[in-house]
Amino acid sequence: MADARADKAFPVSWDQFHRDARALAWRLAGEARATGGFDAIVAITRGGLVPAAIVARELDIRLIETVCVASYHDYKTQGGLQVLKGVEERVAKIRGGEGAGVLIVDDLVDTGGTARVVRAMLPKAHFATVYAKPMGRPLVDTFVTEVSQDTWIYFPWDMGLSFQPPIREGAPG
Ligand SMILES: O=P(O)(O)OC[C@H]1O[C@H](OP(=O)(O)OP(=O)(O)O)[C@H](O)[C@@H]1O
Ligand SMILES: Nc1nc2[nH]cnc2c(=O)[nH]1
Ligand SMILES: [Mg+2]
Repeated sequence: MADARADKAFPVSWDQFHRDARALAWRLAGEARATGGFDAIVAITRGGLVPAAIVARELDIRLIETVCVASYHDYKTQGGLQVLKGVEERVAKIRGGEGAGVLIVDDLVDTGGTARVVRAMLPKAHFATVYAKPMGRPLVDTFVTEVSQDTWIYFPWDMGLSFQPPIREGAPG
């Protein structure tokens, strides 16, 4: 759920994220073998920058571009979707255009709103995310882990270490 009703928590550590992004790269390596490889990655900022770096390293892709989209302006609250920067012309022209040979990477799909807008820019591109929720899943070609729609994913770059009170203090009765 893309709002405050997302009440289950799925916290992801750096280790876990690295493992999951590598698992995505393994799947994409298979896809690349079957379809002639990827000439470039388009990372959807900002969340897509982190998995894009890991996938680029694993698949040895050196041409990296961005599409800059903002939709969640406050924590758990989806505002109007803004495209701050579209696709660079050079990437849009690869293999005749429309995204052929291009890999789009984001950290997750939730409602699918962001994916829908970016897919429209590069309809022939391969769209990959690390995590997917059911509403957005049909828009993704390759992902690693599905979580329920009412789960909020907490990424390591949004979290810090903090003191946890002993379980007994918060336990009922
Ligand atoms: O499927 P949707 O409902 O569109 O949600 C998914 C998008 O939301 C988050 O980005 P956000 O807009 O929060 O910006 P950020 O990547 O800069 O954190 C996430 O990184 C995805 O890009
Ligand atoms: N961090 C984070 N950003 C999101 N944007 C849309 N859904 C989510 C989510 O579950 N976690
Ligand atoms: Mg994002």
